[in-house]
Amino acid sequence: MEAVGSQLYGMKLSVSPVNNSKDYLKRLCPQNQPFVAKQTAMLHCSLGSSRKSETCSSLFMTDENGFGTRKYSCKVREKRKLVANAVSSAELCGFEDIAAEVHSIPEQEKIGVLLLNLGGPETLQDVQPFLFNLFADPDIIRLPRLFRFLQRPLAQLISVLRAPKSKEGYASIGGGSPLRKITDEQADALKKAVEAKTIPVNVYVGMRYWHPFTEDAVHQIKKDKITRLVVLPLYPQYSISTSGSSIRVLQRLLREDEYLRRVAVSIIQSWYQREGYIKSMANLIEKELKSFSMPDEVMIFFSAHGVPVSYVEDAGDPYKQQMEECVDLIVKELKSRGVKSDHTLAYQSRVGPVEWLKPYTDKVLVELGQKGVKSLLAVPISFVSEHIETLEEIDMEYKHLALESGIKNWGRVPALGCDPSFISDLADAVVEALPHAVAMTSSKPEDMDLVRSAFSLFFGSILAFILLLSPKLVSAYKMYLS
Ligand SMILES: C=CC1=C(C)c2cc3[nH]c(cc4nc(cc5[nH]c(cc1n2)c(C)c5CCC(=O)O)C(CCC(=O)O)=C4C)c(C)c3C=C
Ligand SMILES: [Fe+2]
Repeated sequence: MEAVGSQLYGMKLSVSPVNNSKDYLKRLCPQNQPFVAKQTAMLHCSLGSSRKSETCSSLFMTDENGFGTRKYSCKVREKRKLVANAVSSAELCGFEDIAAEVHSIPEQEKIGVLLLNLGGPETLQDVQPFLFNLFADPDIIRLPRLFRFLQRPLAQLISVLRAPKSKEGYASIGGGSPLRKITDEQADALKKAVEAKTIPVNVYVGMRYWHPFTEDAVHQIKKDKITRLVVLPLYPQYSISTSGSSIRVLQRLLREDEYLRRVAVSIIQSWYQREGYIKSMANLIEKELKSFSMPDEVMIFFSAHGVPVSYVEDAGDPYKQQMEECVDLIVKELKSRGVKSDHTLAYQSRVGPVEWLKPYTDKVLVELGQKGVKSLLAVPISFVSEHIETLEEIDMEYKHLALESGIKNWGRVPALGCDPSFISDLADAVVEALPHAVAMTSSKPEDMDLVRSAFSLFFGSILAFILLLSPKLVSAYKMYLS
């Protein structure tokens, strides 16, 4: 879990605590912590404070065991990917330090937790406007800068075209998304779990595409005079299209407001590698496996929501890497409990004509059936509530496809929802993040944007002038030669 004070891709990170001494890192991530991020486990990225970070190009990374710190220098583009990875893979393990820091938070502080989620249409009439909000998000349909003016007309067109199919889906699960109800229940459960640790807290829900919108939550946070805020996206793995999009909206709202700019904020970018989450997932899978007559023969089928390939390959979205790592951690936990079943990961819910992450869930299901797999347990892995893609796509479409393809025994692991061990782990994540909250920068980003725009305008005009003149220059040169 990583507590980050400011934005991810804008490089204004204050990942804490920043310290590259070997002993310190050893203490933070002792070898026996099972949830220390695998792979390169980039533990701390030392990007310093906002202004400096624009030019800084060092990351401090550690190896798998938390040892061997090295300074890593790289170009900005590469750094973005590394930062995203660092932010996602870093794990804070210094519990005593954190407990001490929490106790040092002044009593007059008013603590808030903001749960960020996607939101869903509550009635069939909501479907088209909900889809409009979704497709109008530049993190969902990523148009080149030059074509951004087309975003809203395009969103209008796509939402109208897609609405009938979506409506059918929502109609089949009772006429609307259950997301608001479930997220409210999770917020209540989380409030109780944090307060059980003697920390009074208000928990807010901010949805990206439907009510209650992030704007509403932020308005309430200000009204309640919250002074310290932990932001927790309800997506275990980070994607530009989910947590990234919600966090960007939130940061704009916080920066725009004089009061909110001074609230200390700690953003938990991703938490897929938390021990509590991994164990909670393993519990659910283990329980469901027991309902099969021959659990060892069951194929555990992790089905994640997909994203277009370009997100990962061009924009450096850490989503795929985090997803694979997450599945590895769950499987490792299951193996440690003696589970012998095979597993596979595939991506579902693709939309539109572009290439999405592969392998595709529907294709893999058919292949497994053809290969003679007889028992399959579907595990939704990218989201912690039941929603249209579990209740309709997995439970109806994919189940039908699997049975048609020769699979005889079908099972599905429920989403975590308000599972007590899961909620308790989220409460721990909140408490660990609290001491790392920092206020948004007081420098107005609009000013920076203005300078940047003026800069681009100036050099753009020169370039345009040169391009305009160049054919004349060429012909003048030709005339001179002839
Ligand atoms: C980690 C989860 C999700 C990722 C990644 C994600 C990316 C993504 N989604 C779309 C398009 C649609 N998503 C829709 C619904 C929807 N998406 C998620 C989660 C992720 N999306 C959830 C939980 C839901 C369901 C909400 C609910 O009402 O229950 C929809 C609407 C439903 C439909 O018509 O299928 C669309 C459209 C894109 C394009 C994208 C990545 C770019
Ligand atoms: Fe989606």
